[in-house]
Amino acid sequence: MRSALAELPAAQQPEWGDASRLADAVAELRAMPPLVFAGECDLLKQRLAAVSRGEAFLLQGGDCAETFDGITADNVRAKLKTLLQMAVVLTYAASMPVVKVGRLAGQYAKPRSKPSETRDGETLPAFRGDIVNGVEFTEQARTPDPARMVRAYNASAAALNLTRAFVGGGFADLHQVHAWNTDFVRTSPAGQRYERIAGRIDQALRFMRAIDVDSENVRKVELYSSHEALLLDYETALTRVDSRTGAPYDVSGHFLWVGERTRQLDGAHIEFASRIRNPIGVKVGPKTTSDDLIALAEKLDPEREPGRLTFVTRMGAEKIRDGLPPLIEKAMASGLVASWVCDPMHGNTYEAPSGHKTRRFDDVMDEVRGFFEVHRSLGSHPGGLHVELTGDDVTECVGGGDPIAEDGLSRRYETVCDPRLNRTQSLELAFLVAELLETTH
Ligand SMILES: O=C[C@H](O)[C@H](O)COP(=O)(O)O
Ligand SMILES: C=C(OP(=O)(O)O)C(=O)O
Ligand SMILES: [Mn+2]
Repeated sequence: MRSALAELPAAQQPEWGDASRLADAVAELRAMPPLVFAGECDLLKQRLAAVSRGEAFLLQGGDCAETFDGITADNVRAKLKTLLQMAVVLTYAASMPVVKVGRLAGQYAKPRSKPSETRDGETLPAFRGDIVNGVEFTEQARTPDPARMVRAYNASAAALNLTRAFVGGGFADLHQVHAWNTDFVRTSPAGQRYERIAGRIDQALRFMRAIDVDSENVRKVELYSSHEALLLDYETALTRVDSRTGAPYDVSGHFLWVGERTRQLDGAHIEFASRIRNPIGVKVGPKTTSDDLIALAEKLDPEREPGRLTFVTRMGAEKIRDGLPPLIEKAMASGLVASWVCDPMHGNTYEAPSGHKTRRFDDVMDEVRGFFEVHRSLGSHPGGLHVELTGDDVTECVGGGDPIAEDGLSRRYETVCDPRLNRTQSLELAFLVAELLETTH
């Protein structure tokens, strides 16, 4: 499929240099087994169809950029734990199923604002994610290396294997996850504000226990993988024809999205996404016109298949209240069946005086509020949240109930790309959204 796309402009691709190393890596990837199965992608599509009908909520979250070194049991466990904790709070508050999707097991490729980076007079290629080059500022590390795609495949397999084991093997038990939330509320200053809502979840769980509601759903969860479909050599090498249906699926992840910088209607990324049968997303920034949106939907989902298409809006707190309504109105008038999800991260990035890329927790929350307000006023469904987060106590975003100041960012600034909400900030976001849902139901 890569060759079929070769005629089209493809933004944000590395210059690999060595053609034979590239051919070797692609051949190796082509021979690898799928990371996910097409039937799982179809099941996720069904779940997302419920989101588009207003009957479910999507929680999508994880790192901006995963790293090969980050695939440790502790790291993956902490991230999953945070996602599951958020999901319980949101399920209760929304009174609907929460579809859980990680930005994990494949989120290794990054689009950049600039192709190169200069430090102390030296200019090197920008870091494009572990799947392309290394973050270290040396010529060797920054030289794109196709063999990294095979490492990314293996790292994704390891992360997915661990994730499947965790969520299927008792770690996701609802009572256990709620106990973690109770702990957060009881023991952290930031959590205390949410005692009331945590108490109500507690009551609901006790009631379920008393009447002996126990099902697989209490002990296990479905958790799907997702990443940006950015690096076309990788994604096309992992696209396979499904033996059941004869249709192509990108088996590198369940859900793939096209980013803000690569969603050109006539570009290779949109063409690629239109050809695979996975559920797909498109990021929608403040410059998107309603005509762009309709054209994207026509190209990506001409059949209007429920669950196929998700728009992930990332307008910025200041723009969402004016920017989002015309898009939704036109989509509604055109009868689109897409889901609408809010990414409150990517429109709110700024540089702190220390030089760290950061985001204010209050801006993130304000964009989420704007998202709910707009949907409520138009009668459309605020379908979910897409966030960059980690389960660790990093200091990358400022603010929150256990506040991080701009001059405290360097204490534990570990991201290799964008600033993530830490564990406390992520849980707070879930509780604040829960409060919002309670008042707007
Ligand atoms: O998520 C990713 C970033 O927003 C994107 O890679 C751009 O980052 P940059 O402006 O640091 O290049
Ligand atoms: C690059 C990203 O987002 P966007 O395409 O919306 O800028 C991202 O999700 O990390
Ligand atoms: Mn990002």
